[in-house]
Amino acid sequence: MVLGFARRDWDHGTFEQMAYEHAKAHARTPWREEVWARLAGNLKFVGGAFDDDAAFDTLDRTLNELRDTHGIGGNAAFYFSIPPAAFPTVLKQLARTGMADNEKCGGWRRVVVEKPFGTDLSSAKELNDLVDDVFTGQDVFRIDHYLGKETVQNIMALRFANSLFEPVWNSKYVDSVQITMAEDVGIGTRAGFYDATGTARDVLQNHLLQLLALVAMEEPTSFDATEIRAEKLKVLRAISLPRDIHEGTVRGQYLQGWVGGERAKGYLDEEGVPKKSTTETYVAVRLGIQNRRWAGVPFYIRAGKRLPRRVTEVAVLFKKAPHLPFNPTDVEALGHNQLVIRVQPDEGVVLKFGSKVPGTTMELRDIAMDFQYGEAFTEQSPEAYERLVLDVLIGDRTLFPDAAEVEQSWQVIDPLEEAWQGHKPEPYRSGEWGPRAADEMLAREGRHWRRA
Ligand SMILES: NC(=O)C1=CN([C@@H]2O[C@H](COP(=O)(O)OP(=O)(O)OC[C@H]3O[C@@H](n4cnc5c(N)ncnc54)[C@H](OP(=O)(O)O)[C@@H]3O)[C@@H](O)[C@H]2O)C=CC1
Ligand SMILES: O=C1O[C@H](COP(=O)(O)O)[C@@H](O)[C@H](O)[C@H]1O
Repeated sequence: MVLGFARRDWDHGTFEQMAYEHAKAHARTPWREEVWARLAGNLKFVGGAFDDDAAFDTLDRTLNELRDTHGIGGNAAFYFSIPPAAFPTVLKQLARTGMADNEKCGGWRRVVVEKPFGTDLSSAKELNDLVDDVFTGQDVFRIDHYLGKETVQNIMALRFANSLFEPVWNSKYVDSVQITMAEDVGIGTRAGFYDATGTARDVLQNHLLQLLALVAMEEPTSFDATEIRAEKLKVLRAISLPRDIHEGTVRGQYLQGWVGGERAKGYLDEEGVPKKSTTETYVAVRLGIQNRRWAGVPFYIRAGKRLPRRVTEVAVLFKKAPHLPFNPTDVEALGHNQLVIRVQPDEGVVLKFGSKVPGTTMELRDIAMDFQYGEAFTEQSPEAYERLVLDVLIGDRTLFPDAAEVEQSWQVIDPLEEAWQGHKPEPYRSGEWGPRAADEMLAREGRHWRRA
């Protein structure tokens, strides 16, 4: 059963029709009406605002009726796909009506909270306290849809199921790590949310620090939620910020330009964005990890909107060979060996290394060994949300960050936000790879961003 709640003027039929059309449009296997028919009639909608007690009483009543008439038991998961500012109000409503009470409802009651979880450390703590007052810890699922992506889960498989990578996965062999999340889209219709949030809070605090944690963590003792969360937390705790935040970070904001052959307006011209907004739509940071494995290895992370194309990847760049017994002119085209985990699109893993160019001379050039999901597997990857919603229903918390991880991630972001206060972001043209200052940041350390 799916029960929707929002202010719009919908009845059960409208909700069901909308669900039908979307399900059909996104079906990845041939559509079967007989399968849909099993769900039809089980989609209900209750209209109302979050501060409307009567509407929540109706929601409670409807849920109880469904439980009693459909024999579905008392189990229900509340999915907060709602503006983050509304979380406290809705939690209070669930507590007031008793809808969050497992015992009273005769089954489990779980809550799924969308990111961003808070806007800084203190609001995240407040929200964690509030959620804990209403739900028990094991019933809280903080969703970060990046963890539901097949390629992100594969980071753990790649590292811990093979003997090939782990021996070189440390500061002795790794020169640096680059994590890129580039989007070609702008902020769409989310000006209200985005302008109050910015790139660092929107994706660095969650998706990108989670990626970093998976790349840098130690092997968990088992594949159990508690063990994995504990290892990720250790990494998040070990993160160090640049000594001078202005030297080691770059914030940008897109100007008008061209992306994918189409004209794109500048951020300040987007509907709903204040004309003098200083919110960033691009961020690049240089982080360190203070432990034996990663001492001295920079983790460069960048994310931005209106970049040339959509790509998310993690690139581990290895140190160059200490000695090359070749003629220097023959090895000019050699870069760092690289292991690139392509999160999306073209999901897969690429290993780049030098090879002899066929011919009579010992000329060397970088080549790529390319594993692509589409070619290697006939099985289809579930959509990230598909996987995560299923995990909520079966009660598996492995792919959900816990309260401590969320709070620790804010401890990384808060000092950055504080240092950025009153500073304008650097402009970059839509369709470019961010501000020039981001290139200069790496150039100062003798490096450059990978062409993602
Ligand atoms: N969009 C994205 O790319 C991503 C979003 N998220 C997170 O997912 C969540 C949802 O995002 P998004 O869909 O963009 O959010 P929206 O702001 O569009 O809100 C989602 C829903 O909440 C309802 N709603 C809003 N205010 C009220 C109210 N006062 N009373 C009752 N219903 C209300 C709206 O319906 P109605 O107007 O009919 O009431 C709407 O259906 C957020 O927490 C966001 O941070 C996470 C990852 C990516
Ligand atoms: O969480 C968010 O993610 C989307 C990008 O998600 P993806 O799965 O397409 O990579 C981003 O556009 C949005 O701003 C952010 O809130």
